Amino acid sequence: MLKSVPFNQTVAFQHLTKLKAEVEQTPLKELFTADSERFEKYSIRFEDILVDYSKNLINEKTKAALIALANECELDDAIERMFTGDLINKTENRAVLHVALRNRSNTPIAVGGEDVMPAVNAVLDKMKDFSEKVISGAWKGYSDQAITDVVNIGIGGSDLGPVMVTEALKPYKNHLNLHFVSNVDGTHIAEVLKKVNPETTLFLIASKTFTTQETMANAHSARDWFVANGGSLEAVAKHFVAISTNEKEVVKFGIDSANMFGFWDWVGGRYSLWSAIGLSIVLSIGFENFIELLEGAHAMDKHFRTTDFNENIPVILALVGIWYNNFFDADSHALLPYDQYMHRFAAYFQQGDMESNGKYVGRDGKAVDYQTGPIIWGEPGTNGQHAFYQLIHQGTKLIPCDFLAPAQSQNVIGNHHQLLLSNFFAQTEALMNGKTYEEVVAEFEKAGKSAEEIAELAPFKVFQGNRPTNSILFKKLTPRTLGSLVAMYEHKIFVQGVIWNIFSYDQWGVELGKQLANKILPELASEDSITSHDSSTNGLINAYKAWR
Ligand SMILES: O=P(O)(O)OC[C@H]1O[C@@](O)(CO)[C@@H](O)[C@@H]1O
Repeated sequence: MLKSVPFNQTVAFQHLTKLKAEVEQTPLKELFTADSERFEKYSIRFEDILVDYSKNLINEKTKAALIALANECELDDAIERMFTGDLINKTENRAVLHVALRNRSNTPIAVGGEDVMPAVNAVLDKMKDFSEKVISGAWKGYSDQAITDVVNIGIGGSDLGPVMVTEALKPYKNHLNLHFVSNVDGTHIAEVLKKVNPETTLFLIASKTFTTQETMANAHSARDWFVANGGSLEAVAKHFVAISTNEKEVVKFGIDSANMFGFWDWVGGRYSLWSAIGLSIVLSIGFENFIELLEGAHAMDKHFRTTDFNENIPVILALVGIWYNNFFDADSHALLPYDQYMHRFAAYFQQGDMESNGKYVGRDGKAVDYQTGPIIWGEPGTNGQHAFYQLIHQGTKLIPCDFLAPAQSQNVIGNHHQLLLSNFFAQTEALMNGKTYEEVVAEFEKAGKSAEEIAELAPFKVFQGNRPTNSILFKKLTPRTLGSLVAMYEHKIFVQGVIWNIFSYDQWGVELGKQLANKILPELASEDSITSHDSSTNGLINAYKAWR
């Protein structure tokens, strides 16, 4: 286990605790009136991305103390250990090298003394060759027709990344129809199979382990459907490819290893969209655009690895997040993209963040006595405004929010984009400034309300304000920009895990449910009344049996 001082026993932590009182005495809007340069001082430009963190409850002293916390937690050393292939995923004895998948500089990165880049590039070449055949129509199905539909069967990191990226980059897609099946609920695959023709459909079985219950159930059902509807086991080779680290299980399923796109155990599932798991992305937007996605991530990797923490975007976002999570008792963090194409962005980082930092045991093997990973949630703007912004503005909970938006729309219709962005700008301003009682009264008086009405209604219309946000404005949602944004959040998650002194790259927490489901499954197959569990679980299972 790594040596380190527990997070909340660092000198910086004690200092920050003292600074909090000072920050609480100064309303956010006063920080702006006191310093006309605040926006310039608390924003960072990276290529075509502007990260404005000025609407946060921080000043120069708190920012310096947060950076001191990062230094006291030996963040610089941790960053280098990741980038150089150290086995930082200690509980699985693995490196964490999703950065190698997009290492467009092609500098050697060794795992176990062997440079991984030749293998990474070989898989990229195979993805390029295969995708060009499918997209061009050269790849034929069993009835000698070109592929029209691609069905990605995977779950978690083998689904969420491809879905998020193909949705976000829809303006770049080609003629192929992409479908995603993840849930083991038969509805998911049934609804997709209604839409596709076995003669012209390509199935991608995406699974790092190739043992995940949901994915294997869906893969077998897809193959059964294929054979029962005009295909054949011989024709599987033309209509099924596998994306996995587990060649043995791929071949056992009946997919030729020549139709397998491999990746490695040092790629975490939730960090795998840059790997062969991204094959559906390549088929959707083409190889060149996929490379642009990798280039954008690589550019952010270089920024993260080489930039002083004062101007380091992932480090700043991580530290500001820790400020609210650990000093202001904020339990969640909202990702609010003002771009409909990014409608799965928050969902993607629910796995990315919560499966990484949703941990209560520290690297020393002992339960921590402080908060770790936040609850990640969010919906696109402006829809969220009509759903949960009431709580964000006037609730009793502090909800730190990231607002993201493109300056350029990819669908210019009327003044829609200006309407969208006017809300994007207004929401963070409103959350910061609020509305005082005096302002409410003045509005009521202007509207001719009586003193009684004002006394009765005014309290409900006061906004406390002082609610922190980050604004991330980018020129256009291009593959490169999306790659940078995703890598930015990946590294934010890494930084927070280092400071909380937890292992961010395993996911033991997903195992118990699976184990118990495997125990219950045979009980559902029988007609017997079940008594092997607690009365609730027994009662539920037996009620199901009575109704099915
Ligand atoms: O890619 P696979 O091996 O099928 O795993 C799918 C998902 O299942 C997990 O919950 C791990 O069991 C996620 O970490 C992972 O992305």
